Amino acid sequence: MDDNSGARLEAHLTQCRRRPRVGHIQFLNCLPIYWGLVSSGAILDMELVKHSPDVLSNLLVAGDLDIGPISLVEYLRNADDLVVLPDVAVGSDGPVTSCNLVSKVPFEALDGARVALGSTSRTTVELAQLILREKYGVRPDYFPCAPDLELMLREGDAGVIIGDPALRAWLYDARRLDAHLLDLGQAWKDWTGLPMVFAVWAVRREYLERCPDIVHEVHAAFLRSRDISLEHVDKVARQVERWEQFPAAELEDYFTTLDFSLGERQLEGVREFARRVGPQIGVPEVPEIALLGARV
Ligand SMILES: C=C(O[C@@H]1C=C(C(=O)O)C=C[C@H]1O)C(=O)O
Repeated sequence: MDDNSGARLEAHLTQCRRRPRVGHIQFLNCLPIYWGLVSSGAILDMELVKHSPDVLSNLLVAGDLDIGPISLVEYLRNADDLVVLPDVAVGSDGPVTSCNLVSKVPFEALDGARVALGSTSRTTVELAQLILREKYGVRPDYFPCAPDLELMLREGDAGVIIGDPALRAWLYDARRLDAHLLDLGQAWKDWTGLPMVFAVWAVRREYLERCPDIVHEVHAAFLRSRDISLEHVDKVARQVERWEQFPAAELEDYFTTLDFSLGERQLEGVREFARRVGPQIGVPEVPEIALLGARV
């Protein structure tokens, strides 16, 4: 025992006695990462804060959450203060179905047109601007907007929308409104050949230093939960169908289309996105991605 170990133990007992404050995105896309927390009991060891991804990103950056999902663009802007939990993310390796550009006119015709940027997104809105500029050669006039497709298309010619309303647009609304739809996960894959990561799970560096055991416990609980949910994805879809506006078959497709992993290929996608989007988001250098190490 060195001189400080007593003080360290004391600090651990006082500072790590409260449950970690953990974010939970209020979209169906995250359900498979959280559903299994109930059956494993891990849910009782967290103080879950449910909100839209823009709000959760701000809370984590401000230190009002300890661990949680953060929109990739906000992670890139704040990488110095955060450590990423490996092998868990919300992304896609091809279509994502719930990160969409929906337009009344062909995408090539959007030069100078008004395009709404949904307020809940920090990453998809940047990806859409990148793709419209670099792939379609157009520079629209962008404006912020509530994430409501009908409002977006009333106030503008197109809109960028994520989460449940975007899934609804992909399944029903775009066809009903006779609109063009660009799946931005697929567009990224076509352009770069890489998976797209929309949000990562991260811990504040200072919290990790204070309470490393809790961080590893939460990380393991997420991985276990995600695996349990995907193993029982038909059951998850049927349970969700009771409360949501989507049929179980569509939900099952959605949950198995999303890519919840964060391995080497996904990290390559993250770095490529950072390289291409960096100048646009005020991050000129690709930041070093600190990953939570394995327990030894
Ligand atoms: C797949 C999705 O990924 C998301 C997209 C985000 C963004 O664009 O900032 C943030 C979190 C995720 O919810 C989705 O919203 O459906």
